[in-house]
Amino acid sequence: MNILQKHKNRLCVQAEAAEPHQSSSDQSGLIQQVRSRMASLLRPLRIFFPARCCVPTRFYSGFVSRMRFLNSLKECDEACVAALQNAHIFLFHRLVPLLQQTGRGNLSPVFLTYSDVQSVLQKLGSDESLLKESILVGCSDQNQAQFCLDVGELDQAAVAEEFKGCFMDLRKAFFLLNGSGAPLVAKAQALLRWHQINRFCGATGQPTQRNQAGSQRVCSSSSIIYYPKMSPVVIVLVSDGKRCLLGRQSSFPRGMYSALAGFCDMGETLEEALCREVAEEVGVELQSISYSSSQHWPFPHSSFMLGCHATVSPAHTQLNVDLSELEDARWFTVEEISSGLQVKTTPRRGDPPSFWLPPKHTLANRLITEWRDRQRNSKDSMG
Ligand SMILES: NC(=O)c1ccc[n+]([C@@H]2O[C@H](COP(=O)([O-])OP(=O)(O)OC[C@H]3O[C@@H](n4cnc5c(N)ncnc54)[C@H](O)[C@@H]3O)[C@@H](O)[C@H]2O)c1
Ligand SMILES: [Mg+2]
Repeated sequence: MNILQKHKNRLCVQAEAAEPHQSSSDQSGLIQQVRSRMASLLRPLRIFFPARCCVPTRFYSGFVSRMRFLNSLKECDEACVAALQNAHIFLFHRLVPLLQQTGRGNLSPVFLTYSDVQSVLQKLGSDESLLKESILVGCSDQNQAQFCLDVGELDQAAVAEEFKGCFMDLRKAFFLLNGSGAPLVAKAQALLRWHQINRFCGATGQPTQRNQAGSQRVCSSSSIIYYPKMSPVVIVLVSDGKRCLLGRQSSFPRGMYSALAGFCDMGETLEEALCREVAEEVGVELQSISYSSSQHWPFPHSSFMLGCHATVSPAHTQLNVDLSELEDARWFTVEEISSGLQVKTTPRRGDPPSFWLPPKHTLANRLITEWRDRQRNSKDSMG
């Protein structure tokens, strides 16, 4: 147990002891004491609680504390301004992220301090008030708030040079980003884009104002509060027990097949959307559905992908592909899938056409890998 944890635990016991038994004035005295002790303990961690904002008087696990901390920043502009001054900030230029190579050969965002960004803004002749445009994205495992900022008004090459990074289109960079970097950059880009296209109220045409965290925008004239939007998308790996069903759109890279996917219609359940999409695209009826997992997907914009496995009856596997949606759809054996999963790089122009699958980081890859593993396990258990 580290020193901070020990202090936290002691404060926790004090705060909890105060709650049920002491008079309210004793309690507020103790809470004040806890507040200032906590502030001094958290200062080295660069987490600040302004006096006006609510300070939690109980301590929880690291995860719970982080979630409550983030939530407090969304609710309190002052706390958010204070957190920004001690945060990790990563940059975009007109929605293109600033990235750098990591030791392991992949990419990560360039994390900067407030003063790093402040001094470069000054050097490049920009008003440092631009920093207030930063948007809260998350909190690291080390309790460091993470913000993103779009510096699209500055010279892109000059910013890249100052921070020894490179601005790279997210479509090209996404699969090269490290495991924690990919969802973080995707989320940041989605939030920045949402702010860019929601500057005006759809009802009144008046400008909307964001809160400091960037978790909402409000129209003061209509009082409508706008929250960042995602489009729900279903994705499904259909199996007939021995084979799985994959399709490809003409826009996919050559040779790549993926699980069937589609946007949900208004009012649909997850199950209804899955059954409709599969019926529309390949003309088969699903028998059973089981949920696997989900993913935020940045392309073309923000989608909330819900991934499922489904079965069809082996007697009803005849496909009737809607060629206006898909170029091809086929059943694949587990051996074909295993070899498709071995292909690690996108085939280059001129390479012979080969079958390959969406890379890791994609929910399609996760569903296909889960299916392959289950098929292998059931083969093994049957001897
Ligand atoms: N992460 C993954 O593993 C993975 C795998 C496959 C597909 N996807 C994503 O799933 C998404 C949906 O797949 P699809 O293209 O087969 O969908 P789809 O089959 O629903 O067809 C796309 C069409 O749906 C319509 N549409 C309805 N609502 C829409 C909305 N909110 N936004 C955009 N278009 C809408 C448009 O006409 C569009 O051309 C794509 O964005 C794709 O990038 C992700
Ligand atoms: Mg589709």
